[in-house]
Amino acid sequence: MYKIATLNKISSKGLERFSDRYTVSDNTSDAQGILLRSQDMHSMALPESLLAIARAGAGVNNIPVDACSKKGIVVFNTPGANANAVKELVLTGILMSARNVSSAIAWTKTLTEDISKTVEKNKSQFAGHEIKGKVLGVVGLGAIGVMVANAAESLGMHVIGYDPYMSIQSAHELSRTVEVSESLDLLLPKCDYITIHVPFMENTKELINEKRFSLMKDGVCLLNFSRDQIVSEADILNALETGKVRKYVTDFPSEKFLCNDKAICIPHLGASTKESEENCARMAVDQMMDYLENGNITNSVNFPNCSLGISTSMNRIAVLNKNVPAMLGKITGILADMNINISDLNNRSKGELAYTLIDIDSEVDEVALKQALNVNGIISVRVI
Ligand SMILES: NC(=O)c1ccc[n+]([C@@H]2O[C@H](COP(=O)([O-])OP(=O)(O)OC[C@H]3O[C@@H](n4cnc5c(N)ncnc54)[C@H](O)[C@@H]3O)[C@@H](O)[C@H]2O)c1
Ligand SMILES: O=C(O)[C@H](O)COP(=O)(O)O
Repeated sequence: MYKIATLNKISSKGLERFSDRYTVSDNTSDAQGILLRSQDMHSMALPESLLAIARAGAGVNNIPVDACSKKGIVVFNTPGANANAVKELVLTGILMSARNVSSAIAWTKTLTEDISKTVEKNKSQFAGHEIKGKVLGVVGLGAIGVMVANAAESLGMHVIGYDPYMSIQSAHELSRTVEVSESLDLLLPKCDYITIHVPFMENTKELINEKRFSLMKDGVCLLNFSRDQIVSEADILNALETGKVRKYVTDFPSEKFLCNDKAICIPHLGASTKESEENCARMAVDQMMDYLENGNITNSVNFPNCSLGISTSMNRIAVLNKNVPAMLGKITGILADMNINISDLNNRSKGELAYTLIDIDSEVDEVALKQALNVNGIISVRVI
């Protein structure tokens, strides 16, 4: 029996995929798996029993990934599963900003009498512009950035993208007519709208700062559906004050933006559609089950993808280890010393970490195996 703990509400379309070998609750003690969305896990004690964490979504900055790697906890996310939902809200944000929709609605709601006459007399204060022909800069051409770029182009915008680490898949999916910029600083001065779609990491912290604002056109509109810390709060507030930035559309409101007329604040709704929540939950649950039952890893952010398919051998050994020379030789040598015959093996690495799946056609003493494999470089050993 596997124990799964959920830290956020996860769509039933995902949870119903767990077989009767699983119990699901919000109790993390003794859990082998944790499923979550944006709940912050940084100050949470990780139970010794924990084998995997699945983030039903894209960003993993709410999870202590480095600590998990050290403890041999595999962290999954669900790449692309909520990208369409975010794309649609980004387009909404662009259009809301172009047509002054939120301030116009707020004004309309204050009207008490003679409404149609007052509307016709005063509507010109909210006249906007069309986005057709305007230039949109897309920073980060991953799952969301590519969808936003292609969709904005189809609405008549000229799109310039920037992503120094663009994947082959993104390059393949990106419309041929999207201009790709060599650097962020070359993109910024050309844009009427700039939308950010990079993960929050040490090197994207305050990526958009005073220096970057100084490169932008006066009256630019900035959209942030990625993470608040990617845009310096002090610098965006100053840019709104001076008029450098005409509108800031953010999915991550803070107190300072709520009282700012030039900020369009959305309560982190980018991924909050039925379809996206179901997609993310299904993917997260499937990845979690495949790891717990078969040891296979798909879409982990800390360990490599590695699979031996559905486990049909007598036993499967799963070894999480450091990616250092001679590890595979050490592992197979120890198995040979224990007179264990290997029927299949897969070994993959990612950065400083590696993973080895080994099918064996004999019984194995799990305690003795773990003792024998308790050598430098091995993080954890599991017999499935
Ligand atoms: N508002 C929401 O509800 C919502 C929903 C999904 C994702 N997000 C956020 O959006 C982020 C992106 O999501 P995604 O699904 O597109 O992820 P993704 O991994 O598919 O794409 C991220 C892209 O950013 C690029 N990148 C990394 N550093 C960069 C840099 N310094 N400059 C330019 N490009 C850089 C990467 O190469 C990658 O192509 C997530 O990490 C998350 O923080 C928010
Ligand atoms: O990174 C993500 O996937 C988004 O920020 C969505 O977060 P949520 O699942 O809490 O809506």
